[in-house]
Amino acid sequence: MLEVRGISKQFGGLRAVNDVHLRIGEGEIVGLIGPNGAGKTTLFNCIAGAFPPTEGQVLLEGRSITGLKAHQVCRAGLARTYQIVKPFGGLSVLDNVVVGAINQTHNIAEARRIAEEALVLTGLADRRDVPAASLPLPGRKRLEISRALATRPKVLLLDEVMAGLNPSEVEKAILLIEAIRAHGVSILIIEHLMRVITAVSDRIVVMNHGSKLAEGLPTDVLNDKAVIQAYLGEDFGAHG
Ligand SMILES: Nc1ncnc2c1ncn2[C@@H]1O[C@H](COP(=O)(O)OP(=O)(O)OP(=O)(O)O)[C@@H](O)[C@H]1O
Repeated sequence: MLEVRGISKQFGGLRAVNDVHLRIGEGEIVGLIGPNGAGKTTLFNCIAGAFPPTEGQVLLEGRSITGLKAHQVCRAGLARTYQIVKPFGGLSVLDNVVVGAINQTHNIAEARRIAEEALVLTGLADRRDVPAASLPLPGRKRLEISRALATRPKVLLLDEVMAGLNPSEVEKAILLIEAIRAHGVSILIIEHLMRVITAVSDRIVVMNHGSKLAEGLPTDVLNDKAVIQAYLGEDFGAHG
């Protein structure tokens, strides 16, 4: 579904991402973890068209989307959320999501129907008429996911959608991610909460200093000595 081939990104003298390869199959959830500054968000930005990679290719369903602008990548079927959630505060929840749907259709009635469907999936349907600015943080995170879903993605990139949520909100967000996958969407998720990564991921990719440090099944990756040393810490096995 999504294939990243040898992506690198250079910022001046800093190689933020270095020759990363990864694949995500249909309906698969891949967790992307690593220390702060490892290059995870930069990799997302290269995939989603925020800026072009310095080297490498991104393929969506076998077609190159490398170097396309963000709205073109979105139209091709890849959507993302941002770490910092920025809804149009004055618009209603529904209208914020309609803005996402307009990327796929210029028929307003159709966009509204797609937006309403997304809000049902994310559990925000009963808040559709309130101003987006009035939503508390968990609601704003759901709104961000709704906007991405309204673009009808085949692949969804989630960037720390659980940050700032309390434990019961996190459990609900895990169920939401599973529900999105059940709709056939492939997901690449950056998340620091290991509870979340182990719950949702079919596979985990670990980045460190811009490069891929490890990849595999959650149980294998979380017991990998190099991963424990670089990211999880020696206490993880005992307490994680
Ligand atoms: N636009 C940019 N210009 C210059 N340097 C950048 C830019 N974006 C990121 N960097 C640098 O690239 C490196 C990787 O950053 P990145 O945000 O991708 O890491 P990350 O793994 O997502 O970290 P975190 O978990 O803290 O979000 C960092 O050293 C960062 O300072």
